[in-house]
Amino acid sequence: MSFLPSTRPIWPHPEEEGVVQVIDQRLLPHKVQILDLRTVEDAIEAIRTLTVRGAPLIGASAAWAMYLAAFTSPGGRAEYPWMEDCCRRIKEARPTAVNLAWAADRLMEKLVGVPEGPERIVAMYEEAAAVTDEEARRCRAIGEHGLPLIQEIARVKNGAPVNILTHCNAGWLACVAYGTATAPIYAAHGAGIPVHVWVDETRPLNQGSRLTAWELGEAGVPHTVIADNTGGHLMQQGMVDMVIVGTDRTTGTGDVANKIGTYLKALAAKDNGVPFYVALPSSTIDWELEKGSDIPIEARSPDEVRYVHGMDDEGRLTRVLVPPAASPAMDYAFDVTPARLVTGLITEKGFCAASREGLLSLFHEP
Ligand SMILES: CSC[C@H]1O[C@H](OP(=O)(O)O)[C@H](O)[C@@H]1O
Repeated sequence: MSFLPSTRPIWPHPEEEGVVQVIDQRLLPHKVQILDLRTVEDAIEAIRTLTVRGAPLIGASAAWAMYLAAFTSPGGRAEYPWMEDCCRRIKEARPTAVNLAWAADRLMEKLVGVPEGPERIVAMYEEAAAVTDEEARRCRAIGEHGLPLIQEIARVKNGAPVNILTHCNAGWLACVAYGTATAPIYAAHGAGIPVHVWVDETRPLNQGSRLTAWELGEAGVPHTVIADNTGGHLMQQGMVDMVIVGTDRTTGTGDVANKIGTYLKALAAKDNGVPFYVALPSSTIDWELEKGSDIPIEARSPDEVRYVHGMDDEGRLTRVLVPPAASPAMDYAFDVTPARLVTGLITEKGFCAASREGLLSLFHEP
C-alpha cells in the first residue's frame, strides 16, 4: 500500500457493515496496523488515546462514531435517547478540537429529521461519509489556496528550495486527506516547486518526527527532523522562509489553539520577520469564542512526558522512562497563539487576515 497525500486514515469496512477501519497512529512510523472499530466505545477510545488524532480526523471519527452508535443501538433502531447519550459521550472524548462537537452535533441534527429504524442507520452512514468527503475536499482546497504563497517565495529564491517549518502533524493523517498545513506543501511539491520542510519533532508524543516525517518521506518531500527548540535558531540564520501550522480550534477573531509549542514558534517568527501561516478548514473555526484564552486546553497524562515511545535496535516497539520515576510531570497538549502573531489564515475558501473581518470576508458566521 502506498501512502500518498490523498490516502485516508479512516474508512468504512469495505465488506462488513457496522465496522469502521482506522490506521493506528500510535504505532507509526514503525508499524502500519489497521484497527476495526465496532462500537461507539471503540471510537471514543480511539479518539481519547490518539489512535486517531488531528482536528479534522477527530471530527470525521466522531461522525463515524455516531454511525456505530446507530448500528449498535440497543433496540436496533437508532433510538433518540441512546443516540443523544452517545453524542454526549463522544463530545467528551477530547476538549480542544472543535471539530469533535461540530461533527457529532451535525450527525444529531441529521438524525432528528429521519424516523428511527433502518432508514436512520443508513442516514447516519451517509452523513458520516459526507462529513468525511467534505473534509477531504476542504483540505485539497487549502492546498490550492496556500500554493501561491509558496510560489511567490520560490520566485524570489529563483529555484532554490523554499524552506518551510511545521509543528506537530497537520498532514493527511490528521485530516482525511492532503492535510491542512501540509496541503500547500504537497501542492507545491506536486507542481515541481522545490521545497524543504523543517519538521519539529513535537514533544511529548512526537507527532512531527513520527507522523509528519513519515508522511513526507512516503510522498518524497525533502525534509529534516529537528528538536523542538531549534526553530528559533534556524529563523535567526535565515534558514526558514515561512512557517505553516494547523490548528485544533480557531476563534472567530483569529486566535489559534494548536499543539503545545506553536506559540513559541510564532514568537520566534515575529521576531525574525518570518511569515507565520495557519491552515484550517472552516470546521475548525469556533465562531462563538472571541478570546483564545477561553479555548479549553487539554491536559493529558504526565506519562506522555515521562516516557518516550519508539523502536529499539532489535525492531521491538518499546518505551523508555526519561526523568526520575519520582519526578512529577505536566502534559499540556495545546497552547494559544494570539491573532497578532499570525500572518494569515489559509482556508478552503482562500487566504485572509487572522481577524473577524478577515474570516467574514470568506465565510458567513453560522
Ligand atoms: C489539522 S489539525 C492537526 C492538529 O492536531 C494535533 O493535535 P493532536 O495530535 O493532539 O490531535 C496538532 O495540534 C495539529 O496541529
